[in-house]
Amino acid sequence: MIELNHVSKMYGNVVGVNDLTLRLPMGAYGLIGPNGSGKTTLINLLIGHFRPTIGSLRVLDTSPSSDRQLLRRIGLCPASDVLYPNVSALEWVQYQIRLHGIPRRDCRRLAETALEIVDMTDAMRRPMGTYSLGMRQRTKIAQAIAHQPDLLILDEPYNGLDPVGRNDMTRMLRDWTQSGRGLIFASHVLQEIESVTPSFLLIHGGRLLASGTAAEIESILADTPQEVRLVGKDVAKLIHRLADVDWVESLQLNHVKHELKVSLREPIEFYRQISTWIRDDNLVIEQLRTPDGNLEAVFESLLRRHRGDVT
Ligand SMILES: Nc1ncnc2c1ncn2[C@@H]1O[C@H](COP(=O)(O)OP(=O)(O)OP(=O)(O)O)[C@@H](O)[C@H]1O
Repeated sequence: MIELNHVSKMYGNVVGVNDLTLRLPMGAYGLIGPNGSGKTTLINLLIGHFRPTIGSLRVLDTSPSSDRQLLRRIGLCPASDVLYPNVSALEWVQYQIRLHGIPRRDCRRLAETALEIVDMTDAMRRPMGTYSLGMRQRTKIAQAIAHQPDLLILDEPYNGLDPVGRNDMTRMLRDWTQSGRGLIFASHVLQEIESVTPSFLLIHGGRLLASGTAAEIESILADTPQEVRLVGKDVAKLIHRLADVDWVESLQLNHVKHELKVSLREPIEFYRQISTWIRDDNLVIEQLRTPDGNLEAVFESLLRRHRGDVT
């Protein structure tokens, strides 16, 4: 679906994206990163709005900057709000489809179908000035899918939505991905991505920090330092085992809570050994708490590693 080879985009002296190399098969991907990390720049490169300063890319097997036909195969939903208060959703979506060069006679039918998919049929003839933010977001999605693209690219689709609007958006994006077409959506919020797809690209400072599923990233992290907590009446009996190995950085025992905190240099070694020790020494350990396994924790850890807080 997308192939980037050492792509960089500079704005004068400012780096927008920095040496990105990626190969993404058809599927759904969340693009996550803090403000200014390069998400919008990457999207603009994918749709051919920008040319890379260095490097090359292909989207849907063609070059975005030289093949203008590509835009017909991409549906783009930008982060900015739609501000045409006197125009109805039906008129606006039809107009957008026309811009893709679709014959006028087909536009109305395509617009109505798209607005129905986003649940806007009842309101589609009203001026957009009367819409809630959620309705305007859904209208934006309708204009992005109306010409039936192969790849949908959304910049911050959840922005400003209330919980009901968020639920609807998740449902719509899941339906889209289940149809087998491509999806890339940028977000600051990990839960939004996790609710739609397990695959994500994490960018920071214009660089690709990590890509894959949360599980794959976690397995990378299994080799980076972390702290685990063991709880149970026999935790103190593990100390002599842990004090003897060089992959443990520090141990902290809380007698009252029967809790042992272990800082690990190589967590993978710990996970290999711990169950054997517990079994061989016949210990009672009730809990083993690892760092929170969700994407938020992965993101935090990767950022710390990227900043050099963790070596
Ligand atoms: N037109 C521009 N001129 C100069 N610098 C720019 C321009 N557009 C983006 N940048 C810079 O490029 C970097 C990446 O910006 P970009 O907008 O791609 O990030 P982003 O991840 O989309 O951020 P946000 O989440 O805030 O939208 C930032 O340092 C930004 O200041």
